[in-house]
Amino acid sequence: MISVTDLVHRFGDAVALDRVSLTVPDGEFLLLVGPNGSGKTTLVRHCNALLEPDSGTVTVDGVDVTEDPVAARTSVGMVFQHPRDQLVAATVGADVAFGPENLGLERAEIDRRVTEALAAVDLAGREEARIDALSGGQQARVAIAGALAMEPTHLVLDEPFAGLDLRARRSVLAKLDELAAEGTSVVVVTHDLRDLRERADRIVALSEGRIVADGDPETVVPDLEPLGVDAGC
Ligand SMILES: Nc1ncnc2c1ncn2[C@@H]1O[C@H](COP(=O)(O)OP(=O)(O)OP(=O)(O)O)[C@@H](O)[C@H]1O
Repeated sequence: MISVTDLVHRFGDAVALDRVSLTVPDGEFLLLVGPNGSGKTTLVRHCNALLEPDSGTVTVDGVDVTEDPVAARTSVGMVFQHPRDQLVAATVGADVAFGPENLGLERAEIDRRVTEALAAVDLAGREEARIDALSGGQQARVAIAGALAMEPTHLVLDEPFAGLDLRARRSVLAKLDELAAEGTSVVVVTHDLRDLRERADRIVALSEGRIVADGDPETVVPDLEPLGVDAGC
């Protein structure tokens, strides 16, 4: 479970998160929406202890992320908004293997994870491809595969579908469905609710650093349009 309690984050005088509280149970498929600058990225970065709260707490499976950031980064897989920044190796296979190698897993297990993760992003068999020779959308898929290969307990994806073609999008969505059904909590930050709202358990909307809507998609979708969120109706 990811638990955010009264989280405040300021950038200088600007309040990016204003006493946000949110609990994400295991196995929940949650969409985090809201206009540009509403605080979505700031909130999810706290789940990985990449930012320090001005006040409030974030715990993952009961552990305060600021006290044990390494544990937080192991149990919360993160796909960032600019996936190129997340890629570390020269080839696709080496990049996806990087995280599992750091977990100290055996080679056979690393290879299994790489194979499965690449299949999930529709890049099966592309281990030898050079990262630099990939398109932006393909690089985004490698970043998603890298997070999947960690087999984290929680998965947070910040705008993961930007630049993905329909086939890759469907493949990744199928994987996210499977993971949520198996008990992984899945948080997707998105501006595009198409084919997401029907599979989500819950939608949380932020505006100006505050949660302004929170509930099942049917209840929340009518509230989204006035916030400037395209609900894809
Ligand atoms: N490094 C930073 N320095 C100063 N201000 C920042 C920084 N990062 C974010 N902000 C500000 O914090 C607020 C929330 O930004 P955040 O990136 O969390 O929004 P968002 O909802 O993810 O937006 P988007 O939909 O555009 O990705 C914005 O007002 C933004 O300008």
